[in-house]
Amino acid sequence: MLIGKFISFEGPDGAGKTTALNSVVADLTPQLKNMLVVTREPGGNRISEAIRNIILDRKNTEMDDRTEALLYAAARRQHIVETIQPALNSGKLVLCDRYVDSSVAYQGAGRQIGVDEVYQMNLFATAGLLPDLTIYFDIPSEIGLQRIMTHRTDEINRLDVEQLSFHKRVRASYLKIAEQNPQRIKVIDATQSKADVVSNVEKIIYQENKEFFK
Ligand SMILES: Nc1ncnc2c1ncn2[C@@H]1O[C@H](COP(=O)(O)OP(=O)(O)O)[C@@H](O)[C@H]1O
Ligand SMILES: Cc1cn([C@H]2C[C@H](O)[C@@H](COP(=O)(O)OP(=O)(O)O)O2)c(=O)[nH]c1=O
Repeated sequence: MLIGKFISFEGPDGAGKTTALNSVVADLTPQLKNMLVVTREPGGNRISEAIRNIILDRKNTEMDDRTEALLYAAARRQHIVETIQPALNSGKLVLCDRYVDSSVAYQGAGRQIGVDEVYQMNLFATAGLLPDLTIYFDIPSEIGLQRIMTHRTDEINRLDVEQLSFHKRVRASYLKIAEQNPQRIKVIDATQSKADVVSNVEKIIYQENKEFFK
């Protein structure tokens, strides 16, 4: 039985998810201690990290779009089995940087495979496990890409170098998913200052998970 809570962080590249997640974790850890589990996709375990390296390697230019979608889903399956499900089974609060909505937005809409097909394929991979809460960081594509290009020190990956039109499709798809799932998905204006974004995220997490903050 799943007794923990599962929260995913979603958004286009450069929205500031990872930056905010790090601050939120630093703020919540003193209170939640080992009740908090923080993880990311694609990755989180040996097999999924190996798949991540294949997907994001800029040398893999010949990768077919459906291959890419299947690899993300395969990495997700292993991540659920090794990390997410055990944590939920032991009552933890799981914060996950990206999940199924990323595949629907990036592969379904960005790569134009089709959002329904990618969602259905992910239902198979996840056996229907969806987050209890999703925090979506919304940002215009131009601003997100500008942040990546000007600030980022790590190597720019295969998806970051996609064209602006790709990133616009990704954002439009996220907005549609959010509109269709208002109960699960809370939208944050990611153009705000880092401090305001973090405070918004913490407010939502607190409001929706009061049982962890008694
Ligand atoms: N609210 C913000 N305002 C301005 N710059 C930001 C903000 N949040 C993050 N950044 C910067 O934007 C870049 C991308 O942030 P990152 O957290 O890696 O985004 P993501 O994980 O969503 O792709 C980083 O250089 C980061 O310092
Ligand atoms: C999980 C997932 C990620 N992605 C993409 C989004 C990112 O461009 C990339 C992950 O790279 P990463 O460096 O983790 O980016 P970010 O910090 O923005 O999360 O993989 C997909 O296309 N589909 C997916 O299902």
